Amino acid sequence: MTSTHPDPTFQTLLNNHPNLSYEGRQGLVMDGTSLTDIAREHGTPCWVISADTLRQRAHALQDAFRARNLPIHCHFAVKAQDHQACLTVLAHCGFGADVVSGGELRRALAAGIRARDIVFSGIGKTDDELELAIHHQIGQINVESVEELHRINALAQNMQQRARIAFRVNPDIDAQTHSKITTGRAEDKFGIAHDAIPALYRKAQTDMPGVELVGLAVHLGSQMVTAAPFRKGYERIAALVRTLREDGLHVSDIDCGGGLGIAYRNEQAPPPAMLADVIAETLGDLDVQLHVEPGRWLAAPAGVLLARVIDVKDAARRFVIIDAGMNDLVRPAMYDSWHGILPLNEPDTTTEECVDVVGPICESSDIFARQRSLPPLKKGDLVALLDAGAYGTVMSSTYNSRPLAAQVMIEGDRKAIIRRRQTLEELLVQEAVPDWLARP
Ligand SMILES: Cc1ncc(COP(=O)(O)O)c(C=O)c1O
Ligand SMILES: N[C@@H](CCCC[NH3+])C(=O)O
Repeated sequence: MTSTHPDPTFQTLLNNHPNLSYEGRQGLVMDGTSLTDIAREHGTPCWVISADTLRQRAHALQDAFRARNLPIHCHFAVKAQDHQACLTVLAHCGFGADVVSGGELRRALAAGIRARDIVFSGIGKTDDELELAIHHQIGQINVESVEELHRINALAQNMQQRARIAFRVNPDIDAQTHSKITTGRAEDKFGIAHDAIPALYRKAQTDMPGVELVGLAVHLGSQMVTAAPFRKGYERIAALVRTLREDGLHVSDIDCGGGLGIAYRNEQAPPPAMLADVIAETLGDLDVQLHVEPGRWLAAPAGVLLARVIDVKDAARRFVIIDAGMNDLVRPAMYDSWHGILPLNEPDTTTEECVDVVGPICESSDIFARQRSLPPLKKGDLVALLDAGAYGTVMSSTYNSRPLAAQVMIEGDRKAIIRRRQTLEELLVQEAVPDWLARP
């Protein structure tokens, strides 16, 4: 995200990432594994994700709520990182899933997450996707509009089922994050306007036999690093719950969404304890089952993207051209987001130079860092782009006919290739060229 935060020093970057350290000749090590060894074995670009970091963060999040005696169901936002290996790790930590498509729903089930621990969010759910969710009797479908409510009611009745649903509330609150990842303002496409909820709630609970309405859901945006919008959003939900109950309506579940941010740069990102405090203070006395849907906070710091310097080009600026591109990690091009970059060989930090780190894609926006002070890099050097475990692989594409990069999972002294590097042949084999095209 474009940010006014100054660049962290090399040491601050390392302090913010306790899973990374330089270990002599092994170079940069992530949770005990040399990243240089991985780059040598599997080539670059290459994603690495640490099961240990994922687990630690999953437990830290759960502990924050436990410490406040606040029972809560945690559903991992699969959109942040959808690899089956990561879903398996989180399922074994007791996480359910928050999904936004039929594909994510099937992934979550395939990873062994119980249907009742799955929440289905998503602004445009097709009939097929809704039928899949109803068929599996998932925990909750978060309804985005009155139109969708009618569709779910009709589909469930046809299937002689009752779908468990909650209304996603649009509270008209600015999450104070990047505009492209803000979801809770009135002009955003998500949710049902908060003032329309009471009448619709009564109708659904009294007149719609295809649905079992359990409560409300809210999600304000992503990469939120201040408490205030969370507090405002949850206060609005608490007020709605009181209104609904005064009206004799039944509310048993509140889904607080995701959004907790991390320190990519020098942001003062609050720990999960902040979120737990705000939820406890605003919703804690409502006697409801609480849910959260974190994605980025769990997965981003668990992953890096490894790349090799192709060339250093001296022009109006010094361009360090690496072999990862915006087709791999699109966040900097899409949101001007800032990712830390560390050389895999421990550098001498007394000399730094100001460079642009760019990818090989034919787009001027294919830039990972603008005018960044980095230790001198030369052709062949290896680097790690940090905090790439969320919204990294899931957003990659094959733009410029670049096959998808490999992905390696590490844990203790074990490492496993969890996604082979795609080959060009695999891309081509999916394409059909009708015979009748081959003519002058
Ligand atoms: C409905 C919903 N839940 C959860 C999330 C996960 O958000 P984050 O990765 O910021 O925790 C998102 C993404 O913004 C979302 O749209
Ligand atoms: N893709 C975004 C997050 C989107 C969250 C989904 N609502 C990012 O990389 O920051």
